[in-house]
Amino acid sequence: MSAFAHVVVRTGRTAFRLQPTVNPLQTALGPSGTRRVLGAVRTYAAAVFQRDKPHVNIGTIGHVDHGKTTLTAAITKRQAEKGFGNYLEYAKIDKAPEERKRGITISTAHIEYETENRHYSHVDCPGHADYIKNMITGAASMDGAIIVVAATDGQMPQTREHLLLARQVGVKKLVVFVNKVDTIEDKEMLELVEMEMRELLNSYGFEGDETPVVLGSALCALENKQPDVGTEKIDELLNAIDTWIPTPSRELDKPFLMSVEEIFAIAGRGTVVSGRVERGVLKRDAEVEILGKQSTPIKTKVTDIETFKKSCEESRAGDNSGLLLRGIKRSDVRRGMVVAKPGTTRVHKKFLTSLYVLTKEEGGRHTPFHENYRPQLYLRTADEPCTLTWPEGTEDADGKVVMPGDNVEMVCETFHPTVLEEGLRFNVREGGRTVATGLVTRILE
Ligand SMILES: Nc1nc2c(ncn2[C@@H]2O[C@H](COP(=O)(O)OP(=O)(O)OP(=O)(O)O)[C@@H](O)[C@H]2O)c(=O)[nH]1
Ligand SMILES: [Mg+2]
Repeated sequence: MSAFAHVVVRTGRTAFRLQPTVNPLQTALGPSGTRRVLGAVRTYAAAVFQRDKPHVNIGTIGHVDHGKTTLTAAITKRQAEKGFGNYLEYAKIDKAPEERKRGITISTAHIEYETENRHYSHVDCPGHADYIKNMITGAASMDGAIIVVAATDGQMPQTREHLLLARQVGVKKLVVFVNKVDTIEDKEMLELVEMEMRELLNSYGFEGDETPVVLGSALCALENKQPDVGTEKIDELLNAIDTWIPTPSRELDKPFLMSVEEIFAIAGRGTVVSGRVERGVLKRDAEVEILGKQSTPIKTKVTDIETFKKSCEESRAGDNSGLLLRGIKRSDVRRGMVVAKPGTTRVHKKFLTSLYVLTKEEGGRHTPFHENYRPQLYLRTADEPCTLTWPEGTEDADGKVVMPGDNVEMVCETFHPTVLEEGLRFNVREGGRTVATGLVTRILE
């Protein structure tokens, strides 16, 4: 039985429904019977999360209307036919108007399916702005991605922007899906799109020559038409993802840390925080600290864990988990705070950073900035105002400016105490655009 089943809650930031995935047979039989039934009949919606395949986080990225959601729906349809997932219709993934009306929607859909070899969590966002936000805050942290490009348009501004972002957030391997080939007669045109994509990947630091490029039609696959460009290409794509995107090595032996993405109040049970586990393993009933936004940590205990909407004994690096916290009010926790093993990390306010300031062409500022610049820092899931100044002893600090395209070392001070570590990456945003990416090089305070 799903630990936090059948609950619809509205929270301050987003509204969310924790969906029960309960199969009546399983409920009747209980957890031990469930396993026996699962052995005999392939039932996908297991109430208990089965950790029998390596888990990989992926997602669809690319320009508006190039077919990301159609492709996502087509993948779930194909894998459902093979008993590897549940078919999710286009409308369910995308706008979900019914749910929107009732205010039950999330900006990132975590969709789940399997292949022979792996278990996937797949992210598709409803719009460009959501992609930017979710990629930067790490809500959509992907081990690899499918970049979708419509053969009818070829690469477009958001194709490039998403590639840049993918590189910045540490995505190393991509698979290209050239979509809508059902509408293209001219074979040379397709070759051109493929060639241009390989060049573009190279220019953004991906292995463009080796990257698998699959040419197909997500719509055909979804509508069961022309299997040679439809279904067969979905199989080819999944095969490419399985082989080209490596299974990430998770930091399982480090102390547990999860940055809070969303917070729910569950009637009668308490407060649940959810997010992607960055490192370590957490067992049910473990003591934890919640850090950030304030100088002293909050001490509590995790009394239940859900991973992929299924109750489980433990939560591990790479999982998307919900943690039920004992004695914590919804208002005690905010997005961007960190749940960690007690005594293993702490908050800071000031650090030295190495910054890369994006150029105008990369979507950054058109003009230079001076010190005491006050943008927004996006670090893990935290979104924090900060001030950038020159390090002590910088010559001509008074009039010194930072130009788009510069790589500089500066001192960053956050408004609230924030959990920081040397080597951590973050993004700097201003007025809805990314203006810089940075690395924490030394903690100062
Ligand atoms: N002809 C053709 N049309 C397609 C194909 N795939 C998607 N489309 C159509 O292209 C349009 C956009 O598809 P979506 O899947 O919504 O695109 P998207 O990339 O998710 O769009 P945003 O989420 O708004 O960025 C829809 O009308 C689809 O039916 C295809 O393979 N062939
Ligand atoms: Mg879409």
